[in-house]
Amino acid sequence: MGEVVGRSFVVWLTGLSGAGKTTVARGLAEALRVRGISKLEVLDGDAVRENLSKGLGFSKEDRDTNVARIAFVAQLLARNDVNVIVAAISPYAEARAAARERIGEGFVEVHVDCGLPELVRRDVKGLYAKALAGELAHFTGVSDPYEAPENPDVRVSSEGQSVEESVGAIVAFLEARGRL
Ligand SMILES: Nc1ncnc2c1ncn2[C@@H]1O[C@H](COP(=O)(O)OS(=O)(=O)O)[C@@H](OP(=O)(O)O)[C@H]1O
Ligand SMILES: Nc1ncnc2c1ncn2[C@@H]1O[C@H](COP(=O)(O)OP(=O)(O)O)[C@@H](O)[C@H]1O
Repeated sequence: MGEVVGRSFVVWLTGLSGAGKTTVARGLAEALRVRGISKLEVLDGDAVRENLSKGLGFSKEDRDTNVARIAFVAQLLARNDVNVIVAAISPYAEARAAARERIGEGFVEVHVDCGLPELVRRDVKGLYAKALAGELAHFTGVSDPYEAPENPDVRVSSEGQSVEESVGAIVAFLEARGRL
């Protein structure tokens, strides 16, 4: 499959809906641009599903297909020295492990953590209320599984940390790995 050989990285944000993946992705992109990283793409779940994965649903098979497509594109970009930030629920550990295998050393798994009570309180898109009322089948964390990473490269929490602190932790990891 051909791993990425250069110094580029793929920061892969995984976590429940509303946990803060998009918010942290944007903050991280901004922080990296300030540091002079201009070759950078963000692959966000919502945009991917409108384009690359249009028509896919939320069965395990469709989610795995979605995650595999994102990993494929991330690898294409990274091997051309474009750094990538992925923000997708990516609930299944096996699919994330396959992404890591495809991308190689530059893959950085970040768990964006947040407890269910806080997610229900935020309910940014109103989906938790629907899922809890039994009106939304296969909703991650309520009526569908989320396999939290046991050993992520970085774990951040949108309950215990500010966006800036989460971004700082990811930047520090990239520095320690010699990617920045
Ligand atoms: N059933 C169900 N389960 C989870 N999420 C749902 C569902 N239906 C719609 N949505 C919306 O889709 C967004 C998640 O898409 P992803 O591509 O990141 O999911 S996955 O990685 O393929 O599992 C997710 O966006 P985020 O809130 O940004 O995570 C939701 O807004
Ligand atoms: N420390 C934090 N980190 C990230 N998001 C936070 C934090 N504190 C509050 N939030 C809020 O939580 C929500 C997360 O939404 P979003 O980034 O779209 O999540 P996701 O992409 O995981 O669905 C936003 O409204 C954001 O402002």
